[in-house]
Amino acid sequence: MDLAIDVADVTKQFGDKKALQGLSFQAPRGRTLAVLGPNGAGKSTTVNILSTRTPPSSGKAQVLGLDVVADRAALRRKIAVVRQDACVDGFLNGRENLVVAAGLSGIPAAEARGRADRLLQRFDLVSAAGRRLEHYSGGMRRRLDLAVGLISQPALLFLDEPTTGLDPVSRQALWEIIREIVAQGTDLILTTQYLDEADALADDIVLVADGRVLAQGTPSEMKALVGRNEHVEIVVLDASDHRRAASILAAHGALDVQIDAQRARLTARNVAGPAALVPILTRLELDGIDVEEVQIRRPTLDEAFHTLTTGTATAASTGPELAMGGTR
Ligand SMILES: Nc1ncnc2c1ncn2[C@@H]1O[C@H](COP(=O)(O)OP(=O)(O)OP(=O)(O)O)[C@@H](O)[C@H]1O
Repeated sequence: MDLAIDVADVTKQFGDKKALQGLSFQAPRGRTLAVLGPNGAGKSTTVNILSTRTPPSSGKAQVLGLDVVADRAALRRKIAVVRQDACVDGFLNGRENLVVAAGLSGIPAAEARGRADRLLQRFDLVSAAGRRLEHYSGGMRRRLDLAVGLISQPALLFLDEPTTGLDPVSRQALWEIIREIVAQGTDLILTTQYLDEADALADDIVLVADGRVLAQGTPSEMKALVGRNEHVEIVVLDASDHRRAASILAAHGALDVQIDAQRARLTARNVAGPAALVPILTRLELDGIDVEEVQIRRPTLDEAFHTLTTGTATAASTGPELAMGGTR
């Protein structure tokens, strides 16, 4: 299979800190991959290694069939990176930034100007092209970052947290642009802290925490994986029963059992669907605890992500390792 990314047991050590602890995953060409994880998970380090900015401490990483260490120069000509610490210069105007970036990629001046104009058009930046970047809004700046990334017409583009810090409207607008870039044939690897962003943009997700892959799969596989962690809410009739009820929930595998004593309400997560409630409710009844209300709901995407990355037992040790869609 034609792989865009092939990472095998990669580690990265910064002094005492192991930023990556044996990372392995693959991504086929022609699909968008999201590397999803919380702050400090190792996403930027992964992008820095794959884009040849920094070598791995051990392990092997190939991008577009080229080794990130042995074939560094050849690989650099095929990829581009849009980083969180933008690649543009605030003292230059929009057009100048694009032309300078083109020059750095070895594109002749006349061709550079043509490409810059086409990208300004495409990213709706023509009227701002002569303005210095300090006068750009956050959304305009991100669009220019993307344009700079595309000036060398890379086969594969890395986007490191493309929408962090943007307001919801600019975020949606940037998603549209990113989808368009993909539609025009550029392979894309993006990092993000947001499951909804990975869901909106990616064909495949690699969930990373603490320098390791916790789970991988298509967005729907990932949602199915987290979807089993349903949240349950039980209101008992007599508030003095809440402690006994809480221990029954815990004994049936519920996690994070919380008691709101005033309202005689218990909440917990990790209940495997409505069927799992039957033995819980039976036990409560046998123990003489009257239940007034029961509710069960699927976690929101954010809650699910939180569960996977913090309550890592669910995914790292007991959860099934999903095969990435189309890679194996
Ligand atoms: N140059 C460095 N020197 C020392 N530690 C580093 C260095 N770069 C990264 N780290 C550490 O390695 C870990 C992974 O960092 P990394 O920036 O890759 O995470 P991230 O997932 O991109 O996080 P964020 O979303 O905050 O950017 C963190 O604990 C970070 O503090």
